[in-house]
Parts: sequence; structure tokens; C-alpha cells
Amino acid sequence: MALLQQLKSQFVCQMIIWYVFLVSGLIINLLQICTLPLWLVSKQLARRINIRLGYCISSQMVAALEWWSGTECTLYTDPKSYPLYGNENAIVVLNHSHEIDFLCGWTFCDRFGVLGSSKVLAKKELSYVPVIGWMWYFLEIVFCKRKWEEDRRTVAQSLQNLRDYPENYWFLLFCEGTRFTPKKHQISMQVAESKGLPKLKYHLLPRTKGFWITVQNLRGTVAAVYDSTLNFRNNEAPNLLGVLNGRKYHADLYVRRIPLELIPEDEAECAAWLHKLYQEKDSFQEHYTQTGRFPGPTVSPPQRPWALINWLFWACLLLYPLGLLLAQLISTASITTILASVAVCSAVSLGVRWMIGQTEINRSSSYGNKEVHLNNN
Ligand SMILES: CC/C=C\C/C=C\C/C=C\C/C=C\C/C=C\C/C=C\CCC(=O)SCCNC(=O)CCNC(=O)[C@H](O)C(C)(C)COP(=O)(O)OP(=O)(O)OC[C@H]1O[C@@H](n2cnc3c(N)ncnc32)[C@H](O)[C@@H]1OP(=O)(O)O
Ligand SMILES: CCCCCCCC/C=C\CCCCCCCC(=O)OC[C@@H](O)COP(=O)(O)O
Repeated sequence: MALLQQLKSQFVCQMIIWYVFLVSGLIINLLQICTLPLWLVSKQLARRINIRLGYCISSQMVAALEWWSGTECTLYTDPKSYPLYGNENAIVVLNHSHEIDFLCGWTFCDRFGVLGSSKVLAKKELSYVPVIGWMWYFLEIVFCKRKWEEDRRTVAQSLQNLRDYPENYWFLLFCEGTRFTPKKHQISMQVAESKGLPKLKYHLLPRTKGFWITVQNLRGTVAAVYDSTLNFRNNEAPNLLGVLNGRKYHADLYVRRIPLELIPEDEAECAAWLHKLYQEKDSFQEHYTQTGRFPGPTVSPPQRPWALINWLFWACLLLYPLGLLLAQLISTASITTILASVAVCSAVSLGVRWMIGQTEINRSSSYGNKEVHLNNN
């Protein structure tokens, strides 16, 4: 077991995972571009094809979490709501304090059959990330600049486009708007105080505009809000490098299904509702800290084999040509080819490092980090 663990962290294993991910990802991005003319002829067919192409990319990361690192995911939820998961459109509200929270979200999406079609309100910067960001254009992910004056029109328009989406999806909202850091927490609690809102211990003060505009624009097509609170056992702070090194984590996700009709239509009332929701989420986190579990019964939604099958397919397809290329390079090794290979590998490693950096909290943006001028009225 220890030997296997050591093998997983070897450079060559990491290289293979990255090679398969990047090359298959770029091929899939290219195939997505090829679907562009189809959007003019049959938009719904183009969407269905892109859902499957997108699955081929995102499921590789799910495979890394589930099959490579062996991370376990436990769901705490009401058994009456369970059969509805994956069978209706929903808005998911999730806390944002872990580097792989999005990946655990994807794992649950996969288990409920909505991975290819799931959406998120994502910061614009992520659209430039090769493979994943480029894939997202074709999946109609909603991007925001986190500047309300600009976002209010573009976000509403992108949400309207989702109203006739042909397959069930979950729309993920990190209402905190940025990842939790002690400094951002301190500043957001100053804002809470100035607004007369109770302080939160485990969350940043939620930004309410994105939630309101999402509920307003998806009302009638989305059945519920899934209030989701994620935590990891043993106070672990998991990260992507840990996953790729084969480290096992245990995620606990507490989900409450709230019918959309219960959410107020008026903007101020909707904002107040969201603030109250975050106060409840804070109490669930307190419960978790005290007891090591969330309230209510647990269930482990079954793992599906498709993410692994997809990865094995791409690995078989791409490792053979890599072997041929390496053999050719070694046999015809000239100083120029060696230097060119070193240059290409260095550039790719820098790119990979930058991609991993996107998931790291210590490289988080400065959004929510600046002291704000507060009106105490
Ligand atoms: C059964 C299983 C269930 C669930 C499974 C779980 C999950 C799976 C689901 C789906 C998975 C799908 C995909 C996942 C894949 C990848 C995801 C990857 C990452 C993407 C994540 C991101 O990019 S997060 C960042 C972008 N998103 C957001 O920001 C969303 C939240 N933000 C908003 O809603 C904002 O309002 C906004 C972006 C729309 C606009 O922002 P802006 O800053 O311009 O305006 P604000 O209104 O927010 O700010 C002004 C008001 O805020 C007050 N203020 C000022 N400073 C602060 C502060 N520090 N904290 C809080 N509030 C502050 C200020 O006073 C203003 O107040 P007003 O009273 O005027 O409103
Ligand atoms: C087979 C597996 C191969 C694994 C290789 C995976 C490589 C993936 C590399 C990059 C993934 C890009 C998607 C990252 C999504 C990050 C989500 C995220 O957490 O964004 C932060 C955003 O909310 C808030 O940003 P700030 O805190 O304000 O800054």
C-alpha cells in the first residue's frame, strides 16, 4: 500500500496524468470549435454534443479525485429530496473555503449524472485558462467581472440563454464571491457590522446581487435551491497537488433542498433571505466543528465508472504516440532536438504551474481584500 502511495507521487505518473489531460483537452477544445457551424443549424444538438465533449474533460479531474486519490464523499441530506437530485434543474449555493471545493462539486455532479451540463457563475479570469476555461465557452458558463455595473446586463443575458437548455443542470453560485482568507473575512465582517447584520464565523458575507439575478432569471426553469455546505474531515485543507499525488481525503457535504417558490422575488427581501441562509450555514459549520458531522442522515451516492473509462480511453489513445515520439527523439538525438524538447517541456511545466495556481488560495485575487469606505447608516 505504501509502495503504491509512493508510486502515485512519482514524477513520471504526474507527467502522464498531465500529458493525457492537456493533449486530450486541446483535442476536445478543437472538436468543440468544429461544432460552431452546428449551432446555426441545430442549437440543441450542438449543446448536447458539447455536454458530452465537456464531460470528457471535467470527468478526468473527477477520475483523479475518486480513482487516483481515492477521496470519499459523504452526502448528508433528507432522504425525501434525494430522488430529485439530478432529475431537475437547481441552483447550488456552496461555501468557498477549500481549494478543491469545485472538484468535490463536480464529483457529486457526476454521481447524479449532471456533470457535462452543470454551470457556474465564474469570474471572467477563469475563461482564459486553457482546456477548462475554453471548454466553458461552449458549455455556456456564465462569466462575471465582479463589477455589478457591467455584470448586471451580461449575466442576466447569459442566464436567459439557459432557459431552454436541453438537459438538467445544476447552477453553482459561490455567493461569497471569493475564497475565504482571514483578511477577507475581517473586512467582510466590518461590512456586515456596518449593515447591522450578525457576524459570521466560517463564511464571508455573501454578495446578494448574483443570487438575486440568478433566481430572477431562472425562475420557472429551476425547481429548487440546493443549500450546500462542504467540509473535510480531520481539519484537512486539501489541494489539487495533494489529489494528483494520490492523497486521500474525506469530504462531507450537507445539502438542503429549498423549493424556489420559497425565495422572495423582491430584491431586498431576497438579499435578506440569503443573509439568513448564511447565518444558518454558519451554524451547520459550527455543528461540524463541535461534533465532526453535519446534522441528519447520510448517504454515499454510488460512484460511476464512466470517469475512469473515459480516462483509460484517452490514455490508450495518447500514450502510444508519445512512446513513438520519445523513441524517435532518443534515436535521432541531436543537440537541436534535445534543446527544443527541453524548451517545450519547460514552457509546458510553467503553464501547468500557472494552471494549478488558479486553484490555490494563497494566490487568490485581491477581490474583497480592500478596506471599504463604510457608511454606518
Ligand atoms: C446534491 C449535491 C448538491 C450539490 C453539489 C455541489 C456543487 C456542484 C454544482 C455545480 C458544479 C458546477 C461547476 C463547478 C466548476 C467549477 C467552479 C469553479 C469556480 C468558479 C467560481 C468563481 O469564479 S467565484 C467568483 C465569481 N462569482 C461570484 O462572485 C458570485 C457571487 N458574487 C455576486 O453575486 C456579486 O454580487 C456580483 C459578482 C454579481 C457583483 O459583484 P460586485 O462586487 O460588483 O457587487 P457586490 O454587490 O457584490 O458588491 C457591492 C456590495 O457589496 C458590499 N461589500 C463591499 N465589500 C464587501 C465585502 N468585502 N464583503 C461583502 N460585501 C461587501 C457593498 O457594501 C455593496 O453592498 P450593497 O448593499 O450595495 O449591495
Ligand atoms: C486528470 C486530472 C488532471 C488534473 C489537471 C487539472 C488541472 C486543472 C487546472 C486548472 C483548473 C482551472 C479551474 C479552476 C477552478 C478554480 C475554482 C476556483 O476556486 O476559483 C476561484 C474563484 O472562485 C474565486 O477566486 P479568488 O479567490 O477571488 O481568486
